[in-house]
Amino acid sequence: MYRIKTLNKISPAGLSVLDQTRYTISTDVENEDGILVRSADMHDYAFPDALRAVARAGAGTNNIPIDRCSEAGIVVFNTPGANANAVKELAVCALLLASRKISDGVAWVKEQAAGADVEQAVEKGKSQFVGPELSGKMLGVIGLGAIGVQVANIATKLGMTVFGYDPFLSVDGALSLSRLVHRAMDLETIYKNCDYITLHVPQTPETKGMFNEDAFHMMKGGVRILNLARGTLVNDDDMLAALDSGKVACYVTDFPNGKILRGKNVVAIPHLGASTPESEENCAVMAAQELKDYLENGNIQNSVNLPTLVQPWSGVSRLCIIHRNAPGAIASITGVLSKDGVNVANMTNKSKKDYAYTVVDVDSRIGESVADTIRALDVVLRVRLLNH
Ligand SMILES: NC(=O)c1ccc[n+]([C@@H]2O[C@H](COP(=O)([O-])OP(=O)(O)OC[C@H]3O[C@@H](n4cnc5c(N)ncnc54)[C@H](O)[C@@H]3O)[C@@H](O)[C@H]2O)c1
Ligand SMILES: O=C(O)[C@H](O)COP(=O)(O)O
Repeated sequence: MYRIKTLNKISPAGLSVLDQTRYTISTDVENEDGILVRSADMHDYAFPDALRAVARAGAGTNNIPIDRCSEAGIVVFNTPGANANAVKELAVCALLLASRKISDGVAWVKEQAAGADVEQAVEKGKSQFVGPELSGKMLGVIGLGAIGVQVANIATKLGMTVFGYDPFLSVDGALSLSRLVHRAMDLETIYKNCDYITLHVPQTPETKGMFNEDAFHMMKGGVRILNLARGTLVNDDDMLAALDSGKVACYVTDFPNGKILRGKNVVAIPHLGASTPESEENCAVMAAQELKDYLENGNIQNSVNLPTLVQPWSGVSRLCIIHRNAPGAIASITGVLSKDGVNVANMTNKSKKDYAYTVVDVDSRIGESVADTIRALDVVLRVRLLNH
């Protein structure tokens, strides 16, 4: 039986991917083999010995201690693109919220409900909620991944002139991007020209606090900013000053905190980007499939810390070895096998930055003693032995 711990509510459609005869799934299972998580903060999480994989049902993995997982030989998965449509739709809503004073207007109408003549009050008071149209304005999209591409493309259909910036644009991203979207080669082009700017980058050491005083200084007066990516991308003190001075006309954020809520013209959404039944299901199913394929077959797809490696079974036993990406690592592993007289039927090795993964199918059924000898190698972080 595999033990799976859920640290957030995971869509039942995802959980049903894991056969109940082989998987125990609960919030309090101990010494778990795998974890299914959404945004729960895992930075102080003590890894049990059995833990082999963490699957994030969603895109952002900044809630997971990736380096610590890598060193412990724990594979971290996410579900790229599975919630992109939901975020794109919220981004369209956020563009309108940033422009048309809808949330202030709605709150004001509710206040009129106690009054005698609501119709009259509405017609008299509506002029305070005038806001510009999107058509004909310039939108800057920072980060052209699964979400940014969709936001950029749909904004062209709203009549906006769209500039996209992504120095690491993937081939898939480029192929999905509308030809109407202009490619900005630097952030300055976005900052200087755009009336609306929307963030769709992950939280990394490079992007943390990227919207700061220097960035606001370069932006157009009255710019409207959308942040459906992560709160930490914005320096809150600098944003509050920019809102106060009118440099930023409106800040729509899916990541409110006590400080930013005090700012004027802040529209705060309670992290609803991926909160649709469709994307919750997509993410959960994809995360559960990734976890299952890794636990049962050792295959890795959509991992943020280890390479993609899918190998069809061709032997009797399979060794799944997570190791450092270091010279001589493969030779030392195959050296153990040849010394023990084990014949390799198929073998694949892939690497990602400092880490590598080797899957070895062997013709004969081998025991844990061979795995233990490989475990003892300096370069090796984790070894699993699977039998077909
Ligand atoms: N509000 C929500 O509920 C919600 C939902 C999904 C994702 N997100 C956030 O949105 C982020 C993006 O999601 P995605 O699915 O599009 O991810 P993605 O990995 O498909 O795209 C991210 C893109 O950002 C680019 N990028 C990285 N660093 C950059 C930089 N310094 N400047 C410009 N571009 C840079 C990458 O090249 C990539 O194309 C996630 O990491 C997550 O933080 C939020
Ligand atoms: O990165 C993500 O996928 C989003 O922020 C969604 O987070 P959630 O799964 O907690 O809604």
